[in-house]
Amino acid sequence: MTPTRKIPYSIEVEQALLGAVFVGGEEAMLECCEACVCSTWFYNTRHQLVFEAMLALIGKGEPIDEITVGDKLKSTGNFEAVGGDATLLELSNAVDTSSHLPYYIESLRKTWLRRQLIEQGNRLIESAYDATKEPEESLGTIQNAVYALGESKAENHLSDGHDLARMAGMQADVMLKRKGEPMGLCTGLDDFDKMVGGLLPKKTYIFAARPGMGKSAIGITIARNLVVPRRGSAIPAGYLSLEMGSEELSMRLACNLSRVDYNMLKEGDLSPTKRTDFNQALTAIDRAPIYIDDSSSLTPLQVRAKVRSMKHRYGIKVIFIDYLTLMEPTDKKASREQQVADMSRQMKAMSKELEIPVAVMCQLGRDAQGRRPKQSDLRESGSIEQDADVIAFIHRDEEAEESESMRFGKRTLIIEKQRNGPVGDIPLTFLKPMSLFENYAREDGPVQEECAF
Ligand SMILES: Nc1ncnc2c1ncn2[C@@H]1O[C@H](COP(=O)(O)OP(=O)(O)OP(=O)(O)O)[C@@H](O)[C@H]1O
Repeated sequence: MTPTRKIPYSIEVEQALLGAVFVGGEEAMLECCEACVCSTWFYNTRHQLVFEAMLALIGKGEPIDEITVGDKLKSTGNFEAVGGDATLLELSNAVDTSSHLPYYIESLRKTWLRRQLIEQGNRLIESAYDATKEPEESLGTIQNAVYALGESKAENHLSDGHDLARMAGMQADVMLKRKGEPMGLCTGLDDFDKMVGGLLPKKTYIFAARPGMGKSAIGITIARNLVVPRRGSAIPAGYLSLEMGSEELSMRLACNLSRVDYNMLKEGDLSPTKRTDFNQALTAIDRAPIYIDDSSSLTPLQVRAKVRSMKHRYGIKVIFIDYLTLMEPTDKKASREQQVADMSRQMKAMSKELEIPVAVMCQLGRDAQGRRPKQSDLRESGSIEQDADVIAFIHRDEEAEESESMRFGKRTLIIEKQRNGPVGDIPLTFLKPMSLFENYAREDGPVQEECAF
């Protein structure tokens, strides 16, 4: 028989912490705030109420002592519930000094964390038994909850002048050493890398376009440039393709890398040189650190769980999501705007959590047709505009539309938003049957025919 186990908590530590705040007053309470102590960390409900009263007082800059805390509890109708003056007296006499407060805080956090782990463990067991739930959904939810628990230890985010000077100095050293080379991962699209500085960790990049403008192609091109670079070492990349299956994607990748026209391949009309190029591309892809997941219906939480696992298993340094609104909404009853806002927020949170750049493809509605797109075209949710660090529209202007051929088109990458740099237009060449974007040949010269190696 399993022995009955005691829920982890310590009334003595809770009393000592509250007692230390009574002794140390505002200063001690500020120390609690800095360590992100919340009332839910307390097991005892009375202690929760007392701590909430203390929080309310410090929030208004008012002093903290037995009288003020008692008055606050009376004003919220909780004075009797905590046990009145007797409890406040007991708490204020619990310790003589506030000097051990950091110890009480850490001890309180640990017992709270144990209770949370037990709760999440129980939830996991419950949802594993629940046949109405997809096990992946339960796993994603629990993974995120457990990750959030890991974040509960307050980190020091405060920097003084000394820290700031050191940080700016270090960044300047790196920039000077790079001699104008982008700080982030090079996409291979030179003007984009110059304007945006490549893809940086913890940043979200939106590539948005109307249907058929080349969203997937730009994702494939950048991913390919990273995993099979022209120079330097390969950068492991993840690709979540909610739209296209991995078979189609593998062919696009091979055509992109070998510069083989897919239509010629389909017609069985490939020169021996091109056949060799294609085979070489297959060899390069075979060794490339690219990880594609083509699950088609994932919620934002499941996306995060998958990408987290890609990072842990394969060490990916960047993730591509093709495309945002194909995700399954977490809350099916919420408005579309709220659903998309949740997707966008989760992608931003993921870039911060995993410390990698997140490149998100985004579909624009038909009403953006026939004109230059603008930020408000990301209308399904204003939060995409807000959350993204860089927003780039893939646009085909009127002139380009007229000169477009079956194989070849000109596109403008409109950098519409950049938090830390200029905005502007970047011309690109789109080689359609190769799913390939490249730097625009300004001289209108012939399309380069050689492959990437
Ligand atoms: N084999 C091919 N030959 C010629 N053009 C092609 C070929 N394959 C794709 N295209 C063109 O490339 C464009 C599609 O590229 P891509 O799939 O990258 O765009 P997208 O914006 O992701 O499209 P979607 O709306 O399907 O998400 C379309 O204009 C399509 O006509």
